Amino acid sequence: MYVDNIRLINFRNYMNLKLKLHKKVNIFIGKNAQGKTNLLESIYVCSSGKSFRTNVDRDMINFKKNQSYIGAKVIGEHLDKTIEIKIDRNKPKRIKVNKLEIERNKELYGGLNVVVFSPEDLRIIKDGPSERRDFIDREISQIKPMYRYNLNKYNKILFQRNNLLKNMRMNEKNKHLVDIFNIQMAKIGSKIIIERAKFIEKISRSSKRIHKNVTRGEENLSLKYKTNVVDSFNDILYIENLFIKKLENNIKDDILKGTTKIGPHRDDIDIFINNVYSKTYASQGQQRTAILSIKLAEVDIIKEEKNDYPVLLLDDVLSELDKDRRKFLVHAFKDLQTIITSTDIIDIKEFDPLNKKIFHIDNGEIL
Ligand SMILES: Nc1ncnc2c1ncn2[C@@H]1O[C@H](COP(=O)(O)OP(=O)(O)OP(=O)(O)O)[C@@H](O)[C@H]1O
Repeated sequence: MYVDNIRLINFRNYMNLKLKLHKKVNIFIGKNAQGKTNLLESIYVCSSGKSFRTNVDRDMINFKKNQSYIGAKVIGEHLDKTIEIKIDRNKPKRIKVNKLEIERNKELYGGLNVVVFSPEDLRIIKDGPSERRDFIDREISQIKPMYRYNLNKYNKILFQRNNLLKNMRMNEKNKHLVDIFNIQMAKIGSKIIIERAKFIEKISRSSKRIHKNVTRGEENLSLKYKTNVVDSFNDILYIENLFIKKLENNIKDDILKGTTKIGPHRDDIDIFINNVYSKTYASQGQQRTAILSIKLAEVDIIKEEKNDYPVLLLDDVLSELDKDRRKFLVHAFKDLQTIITSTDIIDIKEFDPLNKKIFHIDNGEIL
């Protein structure tokens, strides 16, 4: 699929932008703080209803205005969609697909699939487990909108169970309610575990192959799913039952701490390069390349699941890669729409043979 055109009104530093994009490679060049990331952000918002840099929608409205509009026309193998998002300082966000209002971000998922690769993605390796959970949750939600719905439901139950645990430190009379929460958590939690296990297995297999090519056979990349609920992921009933048992066994400790220890909210992914833990032992360059391989694997997975390529958004990552790796990326671009930002024209030499369009960004205007 590809984004044919974008319209932005009062979105960050874009007051009024109408932009027709190339079907394949689009390169946006501009100095720092001109609006390159803002542009990628606007496309990302059309895919998920949310930003990748803020949880507060209002941040995206131009400082001097009260409303912001993002519109995009998306063309795919079997779709032709107009996505429109209105953000207001004082009212809930409104989203329309082909002029029809939709109620939740969930319904937007799948309309436009994107894969973003930015310098901040290094956090997937460097930071704590929640960063890695957020990453897989975002990606699985694109492929399976139901996953996001289950995840939100699970988090609500977890929140209620934790509140109950805190109250029970003073008063034990609501103990029977914990059993109800245990069953609900296990039912939805086991669905989340199965989807995560499947996704990590796929991304590990695909990124291993890509990483071998990128590093000319020198590095072996692997990802391993870690959950404190189970070790095998084939049988949902088995997972559910073991989950309930572990919640019950841990109840005393949970009441003492006022929080739930067992469950997918504590999951993590181990990322290994040449069988050693990448977070601790890999160089910055190795970590960056591992993330690149994981992101390209995501492109493959979306293509496989959705029968169409996602749009690839690359935010200022070219200067961070060496020449060989940039060449590898160029090769990966030939089949999909890619939107690249860069501060420097030198970065883009490798793109010479490509079918592309180059834009210059200057203070929220495209020249
Ligand atoms: N809500 C907003 N309203 C108006 N301007 C905003 C808003 N949010 C951010 N900006 C402006 O957008 C500019 C930053 O844009 P962006 O992050 O896209 O930069 P960039 O071109 O990617 O820069 P860099 O190369 O440094 O990453 C800054 O000048 C900032 O003040």
